[in-house]
Amino acid sequence: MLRLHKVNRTYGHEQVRALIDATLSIQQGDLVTISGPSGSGKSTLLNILGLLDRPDSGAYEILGVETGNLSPVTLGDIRSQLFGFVFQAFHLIAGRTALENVELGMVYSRVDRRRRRKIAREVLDSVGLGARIDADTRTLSGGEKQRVAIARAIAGSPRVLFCDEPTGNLDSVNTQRILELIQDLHRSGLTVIVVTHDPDVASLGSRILTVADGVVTESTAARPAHAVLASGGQR
Ligand SMILES: Nc1ncnc2c1ncn2[C@@H]1O[C@H](COP(=O)(O)OP(=O)(O)OP(=O)(O)O)[C@@H](O)[C@H]1O
Repeated sequence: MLRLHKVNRTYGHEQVRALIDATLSIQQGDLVTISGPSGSGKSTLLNILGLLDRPDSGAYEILGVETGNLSPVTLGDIRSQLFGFVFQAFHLIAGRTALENVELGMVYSRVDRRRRRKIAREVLDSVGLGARIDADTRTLSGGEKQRVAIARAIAGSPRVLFCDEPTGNLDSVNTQRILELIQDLHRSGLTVIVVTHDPDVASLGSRILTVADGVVTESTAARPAHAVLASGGQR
């Protein structure tokens, strides 16, 4: 579904080689975790895979289409139609309700206003926030805020959900709940890519990638039994 071939990304006049010859393929239905030390290149890899950034060299194919020569407008269309994003800092609009935040995430889709509202209600319900849809997001807990962010990310029915440190601002109880939600989405067929510095989160991947000094490697280590069970026994 997503294929990188010898992708490089360097920042600031060759000073920092954030990604070096990254080559990997991600299949539909994978739950990929990307971990590694701070500054190793995890977010750079996620940003390139999510079309938020472009490589300096190398090839990136999405569903068999090479993206290197596509215009920014086309890349934006692909990103909004195929991808959803969740970030550590939630990035919700303060002073707006949970429902409005999810609806606003669909404003650039071709869905009309009434249907946007219906979908927003449904996805908020599906992440367990049905009773809080009219709450100002400033009044929500960290875990609830991240649920709104996940609802917003899945409202457009993406094929791939990208999560950059989705539990980085959460306590252990909320971390567990958000991880269960992400695993549920994966079980329902969504391809999920999670950047994390947390080894427990990394171990949940059906594919476990590690980045060190810009070099991406895949671990073949078997997942612990509890992680396999938690994800419904999928490999
Ligand atoms: N816009 C930028 N300009 C210059 N250097 C950058 C830029 N973005 C990232 N870098 C550098 O590229 C390297 C990889 O950064 P990246 O954010 O991908 O790492 P990371 O593994 O996600 O780190 P962290 O876990 O701390 O978020 C780091 O050395 C970082 O300082």
